[in-house]
Amino acid sequence: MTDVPIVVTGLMGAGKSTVARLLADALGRPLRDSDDELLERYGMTAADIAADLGAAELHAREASLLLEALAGDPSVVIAAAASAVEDAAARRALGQAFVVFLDAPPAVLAERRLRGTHRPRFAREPAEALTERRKRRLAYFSEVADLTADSSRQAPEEIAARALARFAKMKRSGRAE
Ligand SMILES: Nc1ncnc2c1ncn2[C@@H]1O[C@H](COP(=O)(O)OP(=O)(O)OP(=O)(O)O)[C@@H](O)[C@H]1O
Ligand SMILES: O=C(O)C1=C[C@@H](O)[C@@H](O)[C@H](O)C1
Ligand SMILES: [Mg+2]
Repeated sequence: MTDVPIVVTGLMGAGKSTVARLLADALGRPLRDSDDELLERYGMTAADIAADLGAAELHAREASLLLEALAGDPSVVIAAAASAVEDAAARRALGQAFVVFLDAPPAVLAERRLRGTHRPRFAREPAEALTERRKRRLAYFSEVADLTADSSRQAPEEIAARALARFAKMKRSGRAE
């Protein structure tokens, strides 16, 4: 039987790359991180693409990368772009994956996004922009999620352990492998 891809999703700074790396290492799977793939393919960070070509183009590229990753080798762990759940085709394709949704209060995410340079700038105050995105996307994240974890309350290692246990249970019950 075929493997099931694991996808980690959530807003900017939720901990997707961190948890996806732990899952990939634990399962011996390759990691496909949207930000790395953008850089590899276009030679630009998400921040550069948003600044030079606009947010709509960035989001279209991010949704395409997720669809491509889901259509490829299923034995992967994918750190998806935060925006990808807004794409209906991407949400449909996520139905075939085991999806971990990392949630956290916008104020915590706003603080975390000060680290790193790949994240696009917000026109508005970050906590406000993240609150608006969370409100707009929460139903989508919930629709695709097989597991939801609050990354302001649990360490990445705890979240990864929960995800691995749930994934193994799902496999035993026959949905995966
Ligand atoms: N569960 C957690 N608890 C506390 N801090 C965390 C947790 N997960 C990640 N972090 C920290 O938050 C920051 C953002 O994590 P990470 O880069 O993994 O998020 P991301 O969702 O991939 O962000 P982006 O959307 O920008 O790609 C990092 O400094 C990371 O160490
Ligand atoms: O709207 C957002 O939350 C995001 C926008 C893009 O810039 C991306 O880099 C990422 O999907 C986060
Ligand atoms: Mg990341």
